[in-house]
This record gives sequence, structure tokens and C-alpha cells, in this order.
Amino acid sequence: MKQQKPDLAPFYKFAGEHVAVGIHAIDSKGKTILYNRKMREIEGFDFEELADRSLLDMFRFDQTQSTLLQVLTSGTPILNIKQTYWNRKGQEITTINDSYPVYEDGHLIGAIELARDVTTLEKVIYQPLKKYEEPITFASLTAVSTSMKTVIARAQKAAAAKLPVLLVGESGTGKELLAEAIHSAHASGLPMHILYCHGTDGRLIDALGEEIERMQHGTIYCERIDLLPRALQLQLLEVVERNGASDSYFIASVGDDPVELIASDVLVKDLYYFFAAMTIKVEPLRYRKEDLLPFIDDYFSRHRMKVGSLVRGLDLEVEKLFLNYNWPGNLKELELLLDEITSLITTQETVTADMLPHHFQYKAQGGSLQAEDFLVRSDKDLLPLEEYLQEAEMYYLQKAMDLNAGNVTKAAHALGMSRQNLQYRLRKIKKNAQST
Ligand SMILES: Nc1ncnc2c1ncn2[C@@H]1O[C@H](COP(=O)(O)OP(=O)(O)OP(=O)(O)O)[C@@H](O)[C@H]1O
Repeated sequence: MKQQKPDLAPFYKFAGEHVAVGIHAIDSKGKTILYNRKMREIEGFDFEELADRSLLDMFRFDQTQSTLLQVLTSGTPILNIKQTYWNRKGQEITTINDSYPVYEDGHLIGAIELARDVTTLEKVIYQPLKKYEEPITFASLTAVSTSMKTVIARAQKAAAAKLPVLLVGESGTGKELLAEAIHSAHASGLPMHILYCHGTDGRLIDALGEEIERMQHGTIYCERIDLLPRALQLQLLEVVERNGASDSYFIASVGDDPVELIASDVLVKDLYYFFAAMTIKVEPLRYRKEDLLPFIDDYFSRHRMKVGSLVRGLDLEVEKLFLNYNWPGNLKELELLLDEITSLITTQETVTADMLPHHFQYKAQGGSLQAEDFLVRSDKDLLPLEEYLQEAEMYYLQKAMDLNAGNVTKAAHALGMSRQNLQYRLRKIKKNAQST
């Protein structure tokens, strides 16, 4: 008797959804046809958002950036491409991607990308302490802006009083570095143990508990506790509370306003209370641009000492580009960019625009605008042109204000209009928003 072949489709479907690799497939027109759970987690998009648009639309400003499209055009695979970027939710993600063309009966029918999320691994390898080749102290941190000076002063107070600290700030703002500096200030020479919460599991949290019991003294830094699922947050709370009376010093970080995180059930309230004897907010780089050039100076001087290069600074055009860009990945993004620029430097003393990597030139020219910001959403009907233009104006003016840390004079200058004109338009927008 002939055995019936089992229908494997439901199994493939289940495996595709639950596998720990991100999968994104497009058809021959660039339309998304598969976008699994892991990929949604990595990139922060929903399937619906992508399904209604072709990738060609999404990346029409930057087609060279999409490896999937390149594969679709060339018909050949692109393998082992490592990317670090800031996803839709502002999280820093590092993936290693393999993109393949898909053929059926000799015809190219689409392309598929497989992304391995190596963010946590990267964090373990990327050690600022080693990078600086010296223990981090408050003096290692660039703090020219008033807001950073306040941060350092509060952190010094916390270290002196040995108060648990909750560091609040976007990815790449320097929270880990600050935790290291606090640790050095109060317990130099003692161990510091870091729990990277992104992608961690219950075993690592238990191991942390054992580590605390074993080391007794020293610092525990729990990085991005808001990225832990609630059940694991409760487990962590149990571990830290059990050791609360030990001689360990506790620091944690979150990526967003903790009050909002608690209100939206992302952060367990009692875990927040445990760490938040002192809360220190680190502003995004776009609101403290005074730190940007001094950080670059410091970076270049370390580079000159380390590898004997001649690089001294940026030319005016690059300086302007850097100051106008909004740095969604903050100092980490800047540092990675400087790593990329200096890796190609030979005898140059000044960084000129042609030395900037293509991907950055692209982003910087578009300011903070993303292609997706101008797309018509799938869940919205088309607006009459006038309304759409009003929306676009509101968006653009708001971006200009953000980029200039709320300074109307500077924003007006950047937009090429008078201060009064900008103020008038902002008031009009506010009035319209209130009346709708
Ligand atoms: N104030 C600063 N002075 C000098 N370097 C800085 C400063 N802030 C950030 N950096 C640089 O940026 C890198 C990234 O910072 P860090 O890892 O501390 O950010 P983070 O806020 O902990 O990010 P995440 O939330 O993603 O963990 C550091 O290794 C350091 O080189």
C-alpha cells in the first residue's frame, strides 16, 4: 500500500514563525511576502506595514542599501553581511545577513534574507573598558554640555552615597560607560558584573544571583531591564532583593521614560523602585550637540596615540553635516562612524565629505527624515493634497525644532525663514491640532 505523504506546509509555517533567525522574503516585484516573528522583533516593523508596499517604495531614497533588492537585481547571493543599525523602535541591533535569490524552474521569483541577531554577542565583545585601555572614570566621559555636567554631578553623588541608580536614556547615550565610571568611583579594583538583558534567559539571571552571592562586593549593572519579558523581570527582582543587603552595588538602565514604561506594563514597578533610589537621565546627543565636537577631538587624539595617525579634525562641511544630523544611535553611532572613517585613513589630517561612507552621506543629506515618513500608511485613506501638505509641514517643522533642541531662532535659520514666520506657523499648527 502506498503511504500518503504528510502535508509539511503547516510544519514549515510553524518553524518559520518560531525559528530564531529573522526571515524576510520578497517576490519578483519587491513586495514582502514573508516576514517572520524574529524579523519583526529585529526590525520593529509589522508584516502589514511592509506587505502593502514594495521594498522599492520603502527604500526609494536609498536603493543601494537594500541587499534584498540587490540580490533581486543581480540574481546572486550576498552572504555574511554584518550590519549595526538602529531599528524602528530606536534599539541598536547587530545582525549578520545572508540574502539569496529564489528560483523556480529557472526563473527568478524573488529573494529571501536570513538575519542572525548577534546583538547580545556584540555587546559582550564590545567592551568600552578595553577600548579605552584604562579603567573608565568620570574624566573619561565627554561632558561639555550643561546637561552632561549635571549627569556627572548626580552620578558622583550616587557613587559617594552608594545609592542604587537607574540610568535612563536612548541606546548609545553612554549609560554603560557611566555605570563603569560610577563603579570605578566607589569600588575601583572590585569586580563589575554586567547582565545584558536583551535576549537573556532565566538561567543567566540565576547565574547572576550565584555571582552576587559569590563576589559579595562589587557592582552589578543590569543593562536595559525594560527589554526583559515581565516574568524575567520578576525573577531578576527576586534575585536582587534577596541580595539587597549584601555589599554589592546595584545599577540598571532603561531606554525610555520609566513612568511611561510602567504605565504601559513594560516595566515591573517594584523592579523600578529597587533601582531608582537615584534616577539619572542621559539626554540624546541631538539635544546636547555641544558634546559632539569635543567627543570627536577626544576620539582623534586617542587614535593618534594608538595608531600614530595624523588625523586632527573635520573640515567645515563635515562639521556642519555632523551638527545637523540627528544621531538616532547617539554617541555609539558616532563612534562606529568614526571607526569606519579612520579605518580607511592613511596620511590625511582632515576628514572631508568624500571620506564619509556612502550610507552616512545619504542619511545626513536627508537630515533626520526617513523614507518611510513620507509614505502613505496602509491603514489611512489618501488625504486631500492640502491636508497632506499641512501634515508634511507640521512634521518637517517639528523635526527642525527637534534638531535644534527647541530653539526657534536656530530652527528658523536652518529653514531659511524668519523667526516670526516660523513662530506664526508653529502657533497655527498648535491651534489646528487643538481644534481637531
Ligand atoms: N559621554 C561620553 N563620553 C565618551 N564616550 C561616550 C560618551 N557617551 C557614549 N560614549 C561612547 O559611546 C559608546 C556607547 O555607549 P554605551 O554603550 O555606554 O551606551 P548605552 O547608553 O549603554 O547604550 P545601550 O542602551 O544600547 O546599551 C561608548 O563605548 C563610548 O565609546
